[in-house]
Amino acid sequence: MVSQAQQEPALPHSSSIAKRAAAASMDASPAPPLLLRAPTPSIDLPAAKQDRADAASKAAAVFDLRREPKIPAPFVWPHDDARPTSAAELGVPVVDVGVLRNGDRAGLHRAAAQVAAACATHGFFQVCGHGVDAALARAALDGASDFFRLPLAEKQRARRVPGTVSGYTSAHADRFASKLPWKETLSFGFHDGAASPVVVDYFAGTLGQDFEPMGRVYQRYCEEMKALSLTIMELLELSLGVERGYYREFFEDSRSIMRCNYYPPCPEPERTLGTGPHCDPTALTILLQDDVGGLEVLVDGEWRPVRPVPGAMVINIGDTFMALSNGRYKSCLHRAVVNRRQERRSLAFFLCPREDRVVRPPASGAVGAAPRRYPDFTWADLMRFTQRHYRADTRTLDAFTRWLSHGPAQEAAAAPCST
Ligand SMILES: C=C1C[C@]23C[C@@]1(O)CC[C@H]2[C@]1(C)CCC[C@@](C)(C(=O)O)[C@H]1[C@@H]3C(=O)O
Ligand SMILES: O=C(O)CCC(=O)C(=O)O
Ligand SMILES: [Fe+2]
Repeated sequence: MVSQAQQEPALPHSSSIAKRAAAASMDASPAPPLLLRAPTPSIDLPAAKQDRADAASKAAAVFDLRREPKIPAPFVWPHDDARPTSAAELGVPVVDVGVLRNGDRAGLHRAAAQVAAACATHGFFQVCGHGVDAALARAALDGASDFFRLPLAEKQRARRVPGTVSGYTSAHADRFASKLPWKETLSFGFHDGAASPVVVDYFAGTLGQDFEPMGRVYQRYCEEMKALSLTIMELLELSLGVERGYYREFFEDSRSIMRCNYYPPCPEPERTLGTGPHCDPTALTILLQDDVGGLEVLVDGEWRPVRPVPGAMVINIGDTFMALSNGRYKSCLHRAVVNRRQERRSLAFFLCPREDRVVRPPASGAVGAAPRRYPDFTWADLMRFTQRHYRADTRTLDAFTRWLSHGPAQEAAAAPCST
């Protein structure tokens, strides 16, 4: 565990961040302990009619630098969601994906067997031998600390655009009025092959030229994540006996989502959650976590911690890949807990298909032989469902499947005329 000194350094100004990001090898100085300020009656969290942008900026102020012993009511989660952590860590295999490149056939079969066993049960494994530059991974993690330490007004310049995933959010207070997660997030889209680097453009265009170096760090990081995702797709093909290239080609033109999670220390960690219980609606998640720990997976009714392994990245199957495997591989419930003393950072790269691709399992092989578990759908529909109609939780895919039969048509009927 990294011991975080408790001094409260001055908040770095964006230009100093730019210099540090340009150095691309940052030693994050400890973030100040961000504690909640009990909201005054004026912080009235978003109701259906209230202006959400206004509520968001008010609620965002809740993550303040003042010490309070109690967390505000909207951050308190139901007991069942916030059940205590199991003492037994989850035995997640660390798979050496370097074997896909070095011709080690025995190693390749061992890796495929490890992935098959993990994905058919709890859907999580870790990878080493991934080839992601350690200095780049460190710069991406520390860049998150730099961003989230900025004054609120600067972070709000990247405020999330309603109905999209991109942007800065504080506790999702612009979207939800209860069960607020104890986190701040910064999310942005990634796809390659564009005329100019989309992540660099996002940072410079949203936060200003000072943030271009930070954008370059995340541009490079996302490019590495895309390459690793395609390598993992090859391994998933092999482990499922699916024709070579089926999944890799499906994601060649992927349009993914990068999300930086920042979890401040919390005065009552047992009553709230950094990220509530959910299955990722996306296809595959590559999670780089710092060494504080907090990710937990629900297995046999217990919340089992996933220990951070230095240099390794956590991989988990999402709903979209569960459908692509016709249910053979599982998208499983997981959550993130917080603690009293240390901030925690995690970077989640969510691999998503191009919006209009039809999510359909291969018709051949063992996957194709079984009866279809899920209807065809597009990622655009599932994404829209999670952003406009349903808070991703423990039953997202089932709720989505039901919505598919009438939701899009109703939504279209309700949509204002385009003419
Ligand atoms: C499509 C998505 C929705 C969420 C981000 C993501 O890209 C994949 C994970 C989803 C999420 C993290 C699942 C838990 C609930 C959620 C609201 C959150 O806590 O952030 C979800 C994300 C969202 O912004 O809707
Ligand atoms: O921060 C973590 O460990 C998990 C976050 C997560 O599950 C998510 O953002 O989907
Ligand atoms: Fe997740």
